[in-house]
Amino acid sequence: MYRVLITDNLSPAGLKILKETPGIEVDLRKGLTPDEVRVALHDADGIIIRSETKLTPEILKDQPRLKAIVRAGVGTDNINLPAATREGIVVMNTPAGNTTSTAEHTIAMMMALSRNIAPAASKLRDGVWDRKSFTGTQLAGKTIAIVGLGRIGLAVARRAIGLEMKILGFDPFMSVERAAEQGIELYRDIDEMITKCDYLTVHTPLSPETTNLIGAERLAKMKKGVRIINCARGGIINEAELAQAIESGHIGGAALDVFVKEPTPPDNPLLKLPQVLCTPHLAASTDEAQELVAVEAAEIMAGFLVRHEVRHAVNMAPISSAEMADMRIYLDLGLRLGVVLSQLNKSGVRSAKLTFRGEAATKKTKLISNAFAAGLLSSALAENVNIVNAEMLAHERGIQITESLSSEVSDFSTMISATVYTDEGECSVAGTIFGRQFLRLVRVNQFHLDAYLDGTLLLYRHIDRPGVIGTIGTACGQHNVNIAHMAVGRERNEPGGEALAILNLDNEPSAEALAAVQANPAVTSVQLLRLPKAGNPLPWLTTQSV
Ligand SMILES: NC(=O)c1ccc[n+]([C@@H]2O[C@H](COP(=O)([O-])OP(=O)(O)OC[C@H]3O[C@@H](n4cnc5c(N)ncnc54)[C@H](O)[C@@H]3O)[C@@H](O)[C@H]2O)c1
Ligand SMILES: O=C(O)CC[C@@H](O)C(=O)O
Repeated sequence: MYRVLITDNLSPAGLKILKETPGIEVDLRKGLTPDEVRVALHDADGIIIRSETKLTPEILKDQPRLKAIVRAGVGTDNINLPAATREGIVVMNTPAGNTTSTAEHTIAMMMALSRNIAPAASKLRDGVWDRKSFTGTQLAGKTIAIVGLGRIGLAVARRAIGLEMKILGFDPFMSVERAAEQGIELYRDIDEMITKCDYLTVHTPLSPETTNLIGAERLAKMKKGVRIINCARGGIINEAELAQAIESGHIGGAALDVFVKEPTPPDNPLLKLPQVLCTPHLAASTDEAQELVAVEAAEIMAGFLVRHEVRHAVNMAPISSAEMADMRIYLDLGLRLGVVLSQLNKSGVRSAKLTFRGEAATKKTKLISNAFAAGLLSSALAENVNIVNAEMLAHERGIQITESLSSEVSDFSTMISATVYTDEGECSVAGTIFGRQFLRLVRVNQFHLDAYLDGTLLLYRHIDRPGVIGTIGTACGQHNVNIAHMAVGRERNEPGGEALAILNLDNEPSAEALAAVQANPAVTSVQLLRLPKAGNPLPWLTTQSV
């Protein structure tokens, strides 16, 4: 059974999907302290969160069971992504489910701010009929500047056009033509744009580039009386400097749904200003958005755990279940070639090169290289190495992995060759797939052969002369070691030279059995390799079972 921990409010429709998925059990625990989340994760394969649970490096460290985090929503800034990637945990989100609700909230905030809805309603509730203090401003004919023209920014633009506003936009990843098609005048310079607007709204992620994007200097450049809206992330607009600009009378007011610290402390000066309208991170809190993101989050988690598909991942490439079905055998091959090379080479690996030939060259080779890297690092690192973190861990160790593709079909219709370059020289292997399901090791350095790529492999180099194979077979038999398959490769495929034999064994040989093989005068070296059993349940994801 896969266990999914849920620590924030999730709409019942999402819970229902998870509960009805065979093989998944739900552990719903809200209001946990950070340390309680850490402990609860020891028994979880996946966790679904919204914005309240913070997944810090301390919480994510040493969680060998945890494979996936799904954020029911857009922003993943409450998850430490480098830490999740380092621990080999896939992070996925539900990017589109709350776009409309968040855009509507942005427009609602802009309108409420312009017409003083909140203070007027509050005064009326106190019994005061005040029509003089709350004269507002009309939106039609005004100019709104939108920073960040992604899903929500564009949805806000469409609605603002309906309100007869003029739309300016700034987004380094948007073309002038595409913006113009949406009725947006795109600026390449944010500083120029902000001097021209009556309203400014931000819709970017919170990143090092967008933190304090709007601070004292830019606020000062804006027209007097501009109103500012933030329904994206606290910290994009500097809170203290915004409060000062409003108090000074330069900025006309602000509508804020998000804060640097959430819940924001009651002494946040912005909360005290009458020109500021605040909501407690409510933009996505509609029945519709919550149902959409909960259903999508549940489907993403179930798809990942049960069908091994990766949707909307923010720290690895996505794979559909159909692609996964097609790629799985290749990922397995890449992983196993990496494991073979990691065990053949005891000295430091500096770099590795993969060559994909024939059908292999048509696959998502980057993922196969990551699986190879996971296998390569598996015996060296104590931590769980998998397709998510292998590239990062290899990079941190200065190991560069390069790829080359060749559509040429050599002896096999599909083949992956892998070479590692170590302090002592280089070592290379090649593998192929028979019948779309059987993995074979078809070359070790200069020796071409055909060995199974699973379980226990006994490799011995020897002088190719009559009787050697028979004596080794007898030695194995005398020590109760059953040989499932045997492959021999000869140098230049000629008799009398050096040869490499690989025995696929049904059971682990004892030290005495290995000594008996080594005792043969024709044998020059003996080595045992341990590979995952055939059909490793998640060979692409984890090397824990190696
Ligand atoms: N308040 C809420 O409840 C709520 C709900 C949903 C989303 N959000 C937040 O809204 C924001 C936008 O969400 P989205 O779904 O539109 O994301 P998105 O990824 O579709 O769009 C983000 C846009 O920002 C642009 N961008 C990135 N860096 C930029 C920069 N330095 N300057 C200008 N543009 C930049 C990107 O190119 C992209 O087009 C996110 O921060 C998200 O977390 C908040
Ligand atoms: O979970 C929520 O309600 C907030 C979601 C929102 O911040 C998001 O980034 O999607």
